[in-house]
Amino acid sequence: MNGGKWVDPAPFEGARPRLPWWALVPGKAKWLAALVALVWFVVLGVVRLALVAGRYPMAVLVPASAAWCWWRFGLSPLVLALLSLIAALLLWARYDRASFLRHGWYRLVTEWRRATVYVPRWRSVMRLADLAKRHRGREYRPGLRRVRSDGWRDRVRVRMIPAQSPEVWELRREGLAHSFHAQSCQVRVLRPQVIELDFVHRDPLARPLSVPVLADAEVDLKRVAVGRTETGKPWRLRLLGSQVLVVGVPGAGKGSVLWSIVWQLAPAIRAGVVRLVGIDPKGGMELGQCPDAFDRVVYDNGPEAVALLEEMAAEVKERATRYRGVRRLWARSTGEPFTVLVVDELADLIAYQPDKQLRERAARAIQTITSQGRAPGYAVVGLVQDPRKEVVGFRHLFTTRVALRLDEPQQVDMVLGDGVRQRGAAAHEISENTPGVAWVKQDGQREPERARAFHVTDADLSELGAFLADAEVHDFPARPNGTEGREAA
Ligand SMILES: Nc1ncnc2c1ncn2[C@@H]1O[C@H](COP(=O)(O)OP(=O)(O)OP(=O)(O)O)[C@@H](O)[C@H]1O
Repeated sequence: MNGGKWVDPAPFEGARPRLPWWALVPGKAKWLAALVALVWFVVLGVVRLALVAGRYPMAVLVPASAAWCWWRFGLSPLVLALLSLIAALLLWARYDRASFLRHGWYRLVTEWRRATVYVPRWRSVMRLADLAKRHRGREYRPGLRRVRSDGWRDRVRVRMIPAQSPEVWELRREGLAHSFHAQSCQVRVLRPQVIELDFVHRDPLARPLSVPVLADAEVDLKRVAVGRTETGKPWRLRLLGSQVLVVGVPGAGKGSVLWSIVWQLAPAIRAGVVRLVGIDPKGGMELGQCPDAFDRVVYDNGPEAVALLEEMAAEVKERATRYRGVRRLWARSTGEPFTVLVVDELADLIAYQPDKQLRERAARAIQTITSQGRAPGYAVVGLVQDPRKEVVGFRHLFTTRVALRLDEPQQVDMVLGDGVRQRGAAAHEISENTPGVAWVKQDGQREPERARAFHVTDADLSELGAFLADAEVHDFPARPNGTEGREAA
């Protein structure tokens, strides 16, 4: 009371004592409830132990086996066993380094990083980054799931809390990278409510890759190795049965993807199995660097280029008619060369060409070749700087899409398709210092791949020119007047 007026007492702020549920059960039933609770805790403890053993198999199994060995056989056999184990590991690392790293060393690194980096900091980072939420006195915290270390990056799987979206994580990538001592963090959506965070510690594609030795060898047109992926495997492009679109801002390294393809095709070009036809609207700045590789090449975006495209489209139709009912896909046994049409700046032909008629004829011919060329053995490798809709309006006809460095996130969607950026393909974040690095998406393959093309230098191009100087010549059946063609010497 205050001067005759009632004042509400301050709310009670002490923590209420929390008794276990079985203590509240009345009478003797309490002892039965206590027994049930005890069994429950034992089961929970066993499950937790099994989870720890599953998450840290090396750290649990090796000491447990050592302890058992000591108890069963004594100290000397244990020392002998450990020395044999070390010797076996050394031999493994010496003779099969890749499998040793993958199945041995990286497992150990995974357990170490999980135990020393992610588990201890997870709760506080989630709270400080505002990724954990409180509701009705209960804390909802994103769950730390599987961790996998590849040496250069850690993949951390996370179960998001209800009502959380991957965009919330996208916004906090920088902070998360700093908190877990990584250079960068990428967010990939795996399935509803589950994302994977890629904490990158060093970029395995930071150093340029030199081209392999040029030698006569069988070329597999379904798996042409044009560089290396970030996992250390060869980056293989499918040419037979596929059409390739390469997009990147100026200086992104489109030339290196193009010349890596030509470099790897060189033995087949020399053997006459593959024929290259090129259009370079930049007046030969790109394709003119190694004209010996091409059976025919036009350095223009005018009538000659369009005539060449229409000629090829007619060839595609003619070959397709002949193959109909006989074969479903080009094979070497046909005796006809597999043809690769390289168009250096596709937009110059189908978007920037001022003559509307020429523009439309070029677009029609390219669409015919890309949509019907698969079976009769025609592949288009189109390079383009600008991924706007005029250019990639028919991007669905290109079954392999390569996004080199791009300016904006929307451009990544335009090139690789919707949803691919959410799965990690951040082509707009590729550094200017790593030309030739790209995100690649092949139709039918869910996950995009990050890779770097070989660096093909001027000296390499001279070597390529010398290698192909005596290449076999394949003439078109008919050549219209005025087409600027060039035959390999
Ligand atoms: N894979 C690579 N590795 C290392 N350096 C590369 C690679 N690709 C390209 N470069 C270097 O990057 C620079 C630009 O490359 P390139 O000319 O191929 O880019 P581009 O995308 O074709 O540019 P533009 O559209 O202007 O023709 C060159 O100096 C080249 O040496």
